[in-house]
Amino acid sequence: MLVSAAGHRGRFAVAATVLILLALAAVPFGLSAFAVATLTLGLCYGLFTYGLDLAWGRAGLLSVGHAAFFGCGAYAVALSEEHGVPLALALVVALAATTVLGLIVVRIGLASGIPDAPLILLTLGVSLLLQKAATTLTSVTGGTNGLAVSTSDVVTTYYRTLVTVAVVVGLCTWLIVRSRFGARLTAAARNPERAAQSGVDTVRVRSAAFAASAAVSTVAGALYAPVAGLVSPPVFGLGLSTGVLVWLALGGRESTLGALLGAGALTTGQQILGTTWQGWYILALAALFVLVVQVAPGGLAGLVRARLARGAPTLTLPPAAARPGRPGPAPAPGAEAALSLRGIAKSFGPVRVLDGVDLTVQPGRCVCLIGPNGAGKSTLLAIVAGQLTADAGTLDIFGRDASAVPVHRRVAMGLGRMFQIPSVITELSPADNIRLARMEAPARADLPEEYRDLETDDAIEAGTLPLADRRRLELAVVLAGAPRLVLLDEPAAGMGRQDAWRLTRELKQVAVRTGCAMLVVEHDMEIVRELADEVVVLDGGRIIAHGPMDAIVTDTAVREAYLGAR
Ligand SMILES: Nc1ncnc2c1ncn2[C@@H]1O[C@H](COP(=O)(O)OP(=O)(O)OP(=O)(O)O)[C@@H](O)[C@H]1O
Repeated sequence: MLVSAAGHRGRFAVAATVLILLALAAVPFGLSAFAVATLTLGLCYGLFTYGLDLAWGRAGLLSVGHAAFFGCGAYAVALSEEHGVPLALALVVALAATTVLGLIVVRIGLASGIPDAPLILLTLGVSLLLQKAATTLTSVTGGTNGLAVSTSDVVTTYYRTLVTVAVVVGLCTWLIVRSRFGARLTAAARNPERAAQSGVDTVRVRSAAFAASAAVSTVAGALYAPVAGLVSPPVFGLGLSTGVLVWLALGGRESTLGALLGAGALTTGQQILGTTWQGWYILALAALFVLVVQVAPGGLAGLVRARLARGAPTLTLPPAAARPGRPGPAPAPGAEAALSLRGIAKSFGPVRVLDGVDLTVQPGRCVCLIGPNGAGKSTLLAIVAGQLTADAGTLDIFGRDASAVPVHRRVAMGLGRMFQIPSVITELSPADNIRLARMEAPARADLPEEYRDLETDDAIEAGTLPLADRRRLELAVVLAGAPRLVLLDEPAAGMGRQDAWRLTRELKQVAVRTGCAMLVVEHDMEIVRELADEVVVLDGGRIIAHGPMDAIVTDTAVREAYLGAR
């Protein structure tokens, strides 16, 4: 069941899809052979564009060498015909190979944590490598001349085969995109940091989407071979890889119809105008591309969506399965610590940032971490969250060793996190943000009364909220993840005095009602005084004082280090 917020948009998409399918089914009865052949080619490219959309549109992974996968499909058909290999076997091998290749490429691309550049270079490198191989392995591939593929029934029965395959592939991926996997992918592509902090294995879901994208592109390539009649090295080339990017940008990402329309319209234009206009056609295409990127970055589909959306969020998600509500965990006497750090050390190159930090946060307690700039507070928080790994020391969360546990799994251990700049998925509604967090939560947590309005707020995008409301939403998202320990990095940063105080009071109430432990990095001493059960002072990577606020402010070492007093 889908959430109703974008119901009219969903109904429009279904109606438009049905109309297009009916039009496609009627095509062979009314059009000339040339027109049917053009549409057949457009459908192949449309499927290829749809494949790329799974990577670039849905998973946010830009590939400039997707022709590598398309070319493998085309060559599988050509090689099976040339060397007498059963077509089914050649296709299965090609699909398996491109899926694995896609997985390897995306895993390496994402490993560095640097966005875009590694994957762009890798995909480009792989496509050029395959083009080179196709050119030089003449005895197998026919070299630059390529291999001929029989085209006997392309204009008659092949069109129907293509429509059927395109519909099946489109339907399968449509179902996947609307599943829980699709919701995770949405979160991972739009805000990997928040998604991971909500329990989503972002690398895994994005890798799976990229591999699926490679497989769909391979299918498109296999369907293309008989339409083209010749498979040669340019099928792996940069021209096709960039062409499909243009089709997708024009049609609009994250839209099945956009991908098909972009590729279909431009292929038709190419077939009809390209031969007569030649260079002018390419120039007109480039101008159109620049215009669309500048005026309508969402492409044609984005324009339609914007007209239909009327302020509603761009996506809807399946509601989380109901799980039993979890009462706030009252700290049992003698219960294990929510957080226990022993001897944590961290260096960046020669700079020792943390030097043997011991720190304990008991269940239900709020510990404020203070210290001068550069003391290592954020570094310590990042180590607890799992973003950084300590060079030495132990880290236990509720009695379990978490040193080697990745960020998303720490959520299941009871960890939640608020960032210095509120981190929510800005393109989704507040309600969708909360649904996403609930999907991965280890238990169902009912939000405190004053946050319940957000659970049903599907009318706006979270990105349009003012800072204080975005912070409130982030807190609701964190609480929906049923945390037992929350990390907060300067939660009131950038807020006006009134909003900062309101948030501080809310945090205090949340701690009391849910029994959540908190580790808060904060500079504002009034907020620290209001929130902290204990204060820990870090200076030069070492803890120099630990105790109640009143004791801390009179501590000589603290005054010297932190307040600069003598
Ligand atoms: N990724 C990094 N690479 C190199 N040095 C870093 C890195 N991250 C932090 N540092 C350095 O580590 C030291 C501690 O930084 P950190 O941000 O943890 O301090 P902080 O106590 O949070 O400071 P502030 O209160 O100003 O945020 C600083 O000298 C900083 O320049």
